Amino acid sequence: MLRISGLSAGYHGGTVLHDLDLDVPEGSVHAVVGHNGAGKTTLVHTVAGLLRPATGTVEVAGRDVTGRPAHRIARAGVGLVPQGRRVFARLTVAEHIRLAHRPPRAAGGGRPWTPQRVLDLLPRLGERSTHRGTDLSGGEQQMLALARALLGSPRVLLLDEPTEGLAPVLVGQILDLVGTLAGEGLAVLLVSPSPASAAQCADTVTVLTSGRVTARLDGPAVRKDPAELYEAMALTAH
Ligand SMILES: Nc1ncnc2c1ncn2[C@@H]1O[C@H](COP(=O)(O)OP(=O)(O)OP(=O)(O)O)[C@@H](O)[C@H]1O
Repeated sequence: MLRISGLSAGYHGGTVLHDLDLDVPEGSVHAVVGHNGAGKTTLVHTVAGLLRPATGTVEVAGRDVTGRPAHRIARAGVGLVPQGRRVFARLTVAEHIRLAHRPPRAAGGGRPWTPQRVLDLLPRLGERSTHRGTDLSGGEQQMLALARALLGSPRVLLLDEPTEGLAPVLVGQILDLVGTLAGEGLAVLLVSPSPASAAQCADTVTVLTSGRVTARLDGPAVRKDPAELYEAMALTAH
């Protein structure tokens, strides 16, 4: 569903991502783990069209979207949950949901995400519908950011450090949700500095080091024995 080939990208003529290949099939979670500054957000922003790649291609459902502006890539079926959630401080939960809801594309993409379907998945948001962004807990803000992305009925979901700063119990809930969404057919690309988070929900785990892929591991094998992943990350620690 998402295919990234030979992708290089950076800032001001410098290169951060080097020749990266990565696939995310429909109904699966691909986690990219790496230390701070490894290039995880750069990867997510390049896929989402917020940054133009220097080389390589990004395909969504077989369609080449390389270098397209962010709104076109969103329309092609890519939803972004940005690092730090970025919910609006003064808008209520209900207002966020109303603004984010977009009619689904005519063809493909499965059952559309209506506000009701999102609230069925995230009932906490229904209980908080009159609360403003600033009055939500970190976990609730993360759920709202997720809801906002889902309301565009994406086929590919990009999650930038979705468990950052959350209590362990909430981390588990968010990662369970990620698994549920993959079960609904979404292709999920999750980036995180946490090997534990990656191991919990990923079908495939890629280790990114200074913008290069340095290991690729099978998620279920990592869940059984995370030693190889920890070793891959420790070996590449800088
Ligand atoms: N807007 C920018 N302009 C210039 N350099 C940038 C910009 N954004 C990121 N960088 C640089 O690109 C490199 C990768 O940053 P990026 O944010 O992609 O890493 P990351 O893996 O997401 O890190 P973190 O886990 O800290 O969020 C870093 O060296 C960073 O300083």
